[in-house]
Amino acid sequence: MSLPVQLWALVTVICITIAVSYIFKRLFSRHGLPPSIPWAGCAEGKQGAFARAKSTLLSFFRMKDVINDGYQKYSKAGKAYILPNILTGPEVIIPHSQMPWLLNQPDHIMDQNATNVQFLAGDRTMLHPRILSDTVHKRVINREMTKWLDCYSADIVDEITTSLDDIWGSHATIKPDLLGWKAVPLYQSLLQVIARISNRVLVGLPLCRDEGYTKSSSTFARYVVIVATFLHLLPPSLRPIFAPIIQAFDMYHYRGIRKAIIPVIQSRIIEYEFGTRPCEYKNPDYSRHNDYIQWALHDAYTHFDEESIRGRDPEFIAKRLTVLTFAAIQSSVITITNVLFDIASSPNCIAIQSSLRTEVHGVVSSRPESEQWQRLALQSMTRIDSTLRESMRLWGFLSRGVMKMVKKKEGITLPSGEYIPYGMKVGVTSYSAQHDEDFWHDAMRFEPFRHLEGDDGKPHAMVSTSETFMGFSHGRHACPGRFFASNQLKLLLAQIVLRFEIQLMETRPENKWLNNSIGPPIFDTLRVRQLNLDTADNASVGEASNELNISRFNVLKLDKLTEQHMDVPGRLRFTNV
Ligand code: HEM
Repeated sequence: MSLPVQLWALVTVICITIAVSYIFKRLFSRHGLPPSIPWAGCAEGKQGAFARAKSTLLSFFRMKDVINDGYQKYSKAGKAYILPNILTGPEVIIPHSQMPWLLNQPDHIMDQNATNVQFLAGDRTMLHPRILSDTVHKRVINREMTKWLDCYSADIVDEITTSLDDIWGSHATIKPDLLGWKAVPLYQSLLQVIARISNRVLVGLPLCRDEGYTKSSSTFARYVVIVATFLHLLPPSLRPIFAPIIQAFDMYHYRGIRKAIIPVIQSRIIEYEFGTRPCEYKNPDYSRHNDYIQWALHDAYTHFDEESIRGRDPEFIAKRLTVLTFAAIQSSVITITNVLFDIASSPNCIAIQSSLRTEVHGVVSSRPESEQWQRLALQSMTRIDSTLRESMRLWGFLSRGVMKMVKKKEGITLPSGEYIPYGMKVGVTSYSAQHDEDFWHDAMRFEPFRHLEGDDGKPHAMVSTSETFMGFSHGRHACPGRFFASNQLKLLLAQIVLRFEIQLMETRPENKWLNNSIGPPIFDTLRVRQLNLDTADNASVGEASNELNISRFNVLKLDKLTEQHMDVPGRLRFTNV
């Protein structure tokens, strides 16, 4: 009887010893980085072990302050600095001028994918250690998903309109007030909308409207980063023991996805291998199936390398699909939540909506119905595009822009001469570049249409990354899903402004930092009101709704509006539009 107790005591002591030595290393080690590179977040002249430990602790909840400190003290002076990170270890942040050097490094010397795998604890959270590093996702996204954008834009629009109607509109359970306004829980409701739209493309009807399936895929997507955070807090040697407990909830949702999707994959494989049209996947008839399973099988049966052959296993296809759904849903819901809060809390809230509505109406009304929501039409919606890009500039969900892990065994030398050992990370932060007054006039302000005319006088589209806009990262490893994301988000924002009015908010709810991730407000509501599309054409609905809003402001909000918002009393000045 006493033996198990002693055994438990021994196990506890071993675990505590491992944990303490892990914390000690996390807080006090220099990780082989040269003392000539200063640590951000340390007081002037203090670079000792305790000062570094303090800034490492700060990095968990106050990463923004640590980044600002490093950027102002060192980057602006053209020097590298070390950004502590309590979860994934310190990163060397090089000055902006060294970016071309960073972007030019080949993957076998400095690997961006390895940073992403580490950040997401991808060997565990991504269902199989190879899923993030295999190149299949990129291939499928580039060759199929992006190429066929126009083929499924009508499906996306259908899913947007039905899901908005179900979740915000006439079928929603949320009751409007006497003036028709509803307070919608923004992030939560958009998570459902985006899960439906993304799944409409990835798995099609009827699964994309199956509540159990969309709940599992959106919940899995939502918790990956949280699970990864907890895993990082564990010493690596204890992860095999505790990781299954931490991951249990996410794995439960993966099993929900798997149960629904495996039979579909199996029947498609049978159709391919024994069907009457065996060549279907080699010369795909995209009118029959145009979804992720089709693309994945096409890729698996037309390539013969190890990772493609792995892709013929239904279990593996289900895992890759789940991971792709994570990449598509979570990033898109964050982006659309941020942009709607930005519009709502801008002093030009009503004017911005009117301007967007007029643009969308102008673009679609000048085209035949079959082309109204196609890629070319979306390219003309430059104000919609610029609004999304501007919100991403302010609230990109990762503070890092390009971050690469040193893969060369002998380490590397920075252009400024410092030696960086194997396994360390070197890069730039997007947060600093995107909020720098030297790059962006009035950088902290939401100016939705600023990208219509960039520094070079040309419009800068949401998908075009640069050294000062890294919302999708930049360079060879910039997000391959950005063309799909931009398409989906532009369609969604366009439909929202056509169908709903957004009520002005006095203050924007705050985004929250957790380590180097920046989350949108997830518990706040947005007040929206359905527009009556039948009463007038869309442009005049836009104008009428402004008048309507102004008169309602007179009743409800006039005391909150200040002189700067008015041309004449009670009439909003439509500036910056
Ligand atoms: C607004 C929406 C999106 C944003 C803001 C976004 C952002 C990003 C960023 C910043 C990265 C680089 C991560 C890093 O290496 O540090 C990335 C990578 C990636 N994204 Fe997206 N993404 C979005 C939508 C999507 C969608 C819809 C898909 C798929 C359909 C997708 C698939 C991927 C994949 C596969 C990678 C890894 C690329 C690689 O390892 O080279 N993303 N995304």
